[in-house]
Amino acid sequence: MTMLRAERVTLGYAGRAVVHDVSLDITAGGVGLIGESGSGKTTLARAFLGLLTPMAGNIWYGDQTLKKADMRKFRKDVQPVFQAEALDPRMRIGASVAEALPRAARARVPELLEQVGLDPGLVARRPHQLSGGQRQRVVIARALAAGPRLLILDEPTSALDVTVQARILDLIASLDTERLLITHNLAVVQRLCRTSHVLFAGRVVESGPTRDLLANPAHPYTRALRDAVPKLGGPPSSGRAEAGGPTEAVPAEAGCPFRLRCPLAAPGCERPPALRDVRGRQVACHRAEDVLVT
Ligand SMILES: Nc1ncnc2c1ncn2[C@@H]1O[C@H](COP(=O)(O)OP(=O)(O)OP(=O)(O)O)[C@@H](O)[C@H]1O
Repeated sequence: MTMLRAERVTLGYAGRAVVHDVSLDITAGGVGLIGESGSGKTTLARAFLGLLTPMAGNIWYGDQTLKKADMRKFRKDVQPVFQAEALDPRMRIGASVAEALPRAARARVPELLEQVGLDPGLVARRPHQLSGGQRQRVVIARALAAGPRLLILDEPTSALDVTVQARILDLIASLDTERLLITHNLAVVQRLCRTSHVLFAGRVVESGPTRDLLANPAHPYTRALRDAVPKLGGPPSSGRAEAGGPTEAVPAEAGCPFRLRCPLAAPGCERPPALRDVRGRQVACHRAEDVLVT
């Protein structure tokens, strides 16, 4: 059974929706949420963590909605891994990890530090006395303290340099927990997520096996994201959508939210596209078949 599921969820702040009618399951093998800044990834993650109540729709935790669930059990099962900057700068590492453990289990601090590849001798240090990679390991150790079944990781490596990033990704891959991973970095989802969902302007525009999405995108926006990854010595992409630019929330009745940036936009794109099955994935694009062959 899927542990956590969003069912037709609309989310927003002060009555203004920024995520619209999103349904997705957190399935085994890692789930990636990809999209540019402002597309609604963190907002969706906050709803999955029970920190934001949906304006419409439900988050299901097993067979109960989060509104009705046993939140003590939920908080143990589902843990966030945010960026290392969130660590309290005044707290020693040992205390910081101990705080996340039940009182009776505080002797487990060295074991948790070892599990994330840190020398237990670092307990007396404060965050500024560690490297960025070490700090991120502390954040992961804190998240693991409760013995979670699912980690929700929001850009866990974006502040780190590439070699340190790779080692943190190895660590995350080695953990025996399910994961929802939020990133704009396609190499990261490729490594850690069997399934991915691409968000644009608060809507899912493509969902499916990560490998298929990246090898052969069916939405022009997924293709733009994929083509924006620099390839050393590769030819520049041309005649295709740019990955960057603003993603204002667009009302559904205004048609496809991507059409103003889409090189394949046609008169029919003024109709809002629904998600539909196209070759093993779900795509919200009237011209998905054309994207697949061009
Ligand atoms: N606390 C808030 N109050 C009001 N609006 C917010 C708040 N947090 C986010 N938003 C808005 O919601 C939209 C989605 O933001 P969100 O942080 O979910 O995007 P994101 O995809 O995670 O972006 P990034 O990659 O930059 O973190 C944006 O338009 C943002 O301005």
